Amino acid sequence: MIKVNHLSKSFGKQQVLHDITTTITQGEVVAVIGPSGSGKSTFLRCLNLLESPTAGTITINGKNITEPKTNIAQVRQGIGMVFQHFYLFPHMSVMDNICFAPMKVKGWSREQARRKAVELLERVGLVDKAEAYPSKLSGGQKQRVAIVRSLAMEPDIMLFDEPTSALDPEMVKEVLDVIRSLAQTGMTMIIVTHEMRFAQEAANTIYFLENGRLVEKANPQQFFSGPQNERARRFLEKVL
Ligand SMILES: Nc1ncnc2c1ncn2[C@@H]1O[C@H](COP(=O)(O)OP(=O)(O)OP(=O)(O)O)[C@@H](O)[C@H]1O
Repeated sequence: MIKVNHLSKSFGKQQVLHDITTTITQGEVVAVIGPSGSGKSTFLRCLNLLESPTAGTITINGKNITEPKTNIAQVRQGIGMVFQHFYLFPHMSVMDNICFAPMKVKGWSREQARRKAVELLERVGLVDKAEAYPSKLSGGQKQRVAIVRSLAMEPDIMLFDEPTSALDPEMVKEVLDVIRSLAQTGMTMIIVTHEMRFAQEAANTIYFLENGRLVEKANPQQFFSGPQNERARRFLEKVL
């Protein structure tokens, strides 16, 4: 469970997140949507301390990760993150990309890491690409490898920051299908996305951010059939 309590974040004089309080339960899938610059990525990045909150607390499974003495590396081990740009290591094969962190951080043997990698690559339909280098993969394939690389660390929580925004349209579906199937495994996931149909289908909860405020939180059915918030209503009129 993730408890966010009065979270605020400023960059210099610009306050980007304002007093966000919410709880995300185990297995919940949250889609974070809202206009450009509303603070969606910053909110996500605070959850694994890629950005440090200016005020407020974040508690994950009972542990306050915003305390000064927090071991940030340890916190991040339990939280996978997938970015818009895949950030695969270009000089390593798909297999080595996936095995690198489990071997280095978790101390797994090469054999153990490879077994896990093969199992995950099978899940995303890419086992035949295990020895390929990233430059030989399509954008959709790279993103699926990036997802597998995160999953190989066996995280409790997965964060996705616009995972399909850099993809050609025909590759969006293959990546969303992987995320959708992951949602069905009971993984806790927070996804910043511009894919409204996906948010509607895959999420349990929609968060709508406006100017750094969490102005609406609703289940997808309620939200997409008529948001309470006026700004959310106008936003949906434009994007749907
Ligand atoms: N590292 C940073 N330093 C300074 N300002 C930042 C930084 N990161 C984000 N911002 C600013 O914070 C605001 C919110 O940015 P953020 O990327 O969180 O919004 P977003 O809702 O994810 O936007 P988009 O949908 O366009 O990706 C923006 O005004 C942005 O310029």
